[in-house]
Amino acid sequence: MLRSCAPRLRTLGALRGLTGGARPAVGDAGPALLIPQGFSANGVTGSIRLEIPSIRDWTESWSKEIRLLFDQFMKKCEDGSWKRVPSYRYISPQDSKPTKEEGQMSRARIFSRSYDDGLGFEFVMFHNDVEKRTVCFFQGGPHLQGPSGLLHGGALATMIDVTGGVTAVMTGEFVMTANLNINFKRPIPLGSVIVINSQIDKVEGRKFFVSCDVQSVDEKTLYSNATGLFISLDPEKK
Ligand SMILES: CCCCCCCCCCCC(=O)SCCNC(=O)CCNC(=O)[C@H](O)C(C)(C)COP(=O)(O)OP(=O)(O)OC[C@H]1O[C@@H](n2cnc3c(N)ncnc32)[C@H](O)[C@@H]1OP(=O)(O)O
Repeated sequence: MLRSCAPRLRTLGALRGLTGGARPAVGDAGPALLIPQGFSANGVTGSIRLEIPSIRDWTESWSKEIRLLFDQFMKKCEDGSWKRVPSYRYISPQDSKPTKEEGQMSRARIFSRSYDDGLGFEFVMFHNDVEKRTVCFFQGGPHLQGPSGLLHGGALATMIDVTGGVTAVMTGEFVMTANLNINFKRPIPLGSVIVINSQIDKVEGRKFFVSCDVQSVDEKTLYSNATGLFISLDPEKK
């Protein structure tokens, strides 16, 4: 299915030097990086648009807590030890042949970036190359409710998947999630800010073994922990 994207998506490796640096000025939508070559997924050719973080992150929806964490880590980016991970928005089927499905597919959005500001997945990630780890600050909006007043487990699973996937992708390989195991230990209040720490424990060939923990900002509550297996696509398998 997605195998044909493997060699082309290796260009993701170029991302590793792209992030960090100062926050764009107010009103700056931020530059965007379109991975140059398209890829095929389910017969649709598209591209992933990666946006250098923009002022979007500073909408009213962000609590003081997540802004503070954002500022702290932007400071850490100044010496190059941490890099801010680019955002990514949507797959554009601009090269696809006209088909009945095209109309629907042209509306494709990356799931974790598909909600209006503040309603869904509000997050920012930073990556440390040396430590091979990623930290994600996540604030789940009101449309991610599960049990009343609490974050839906699937929403958390999405964020664990994305954070773990990014941790592997930042090594320069494009990966797919093969396995995720999550222990949900404590419920997460909807709208609260949580910290997802993800690291690569082991790499075996194309297999990236990643672990994650999900904590409150004060680190007093361990909400969840998880392990994941991410596999880079084999260019030999078409
Ligand atoms: C900057 C931001 C950018 C962007 C950041 C992007 C972040 C992405 C986050 C979201 C990611 C997703 O949602 S991904 C969508 C959900 N996932 C999927 O749809 C994946 C569906 N599955 C697949 O397409 C395939 O199974 C693959 C690609 C995962 C693997 O297929 P394959 O390439 O043919 O691999 P295969 O030869 O079978 O296996 C290779 C090795 O892995 C092992 N293996 C394979 N599957 C498993 C498994 N489930 N559990 C254990 N082990 C496994 C095999 O035993 C073998 O071990 P050995 O014999 O070598 O020892």
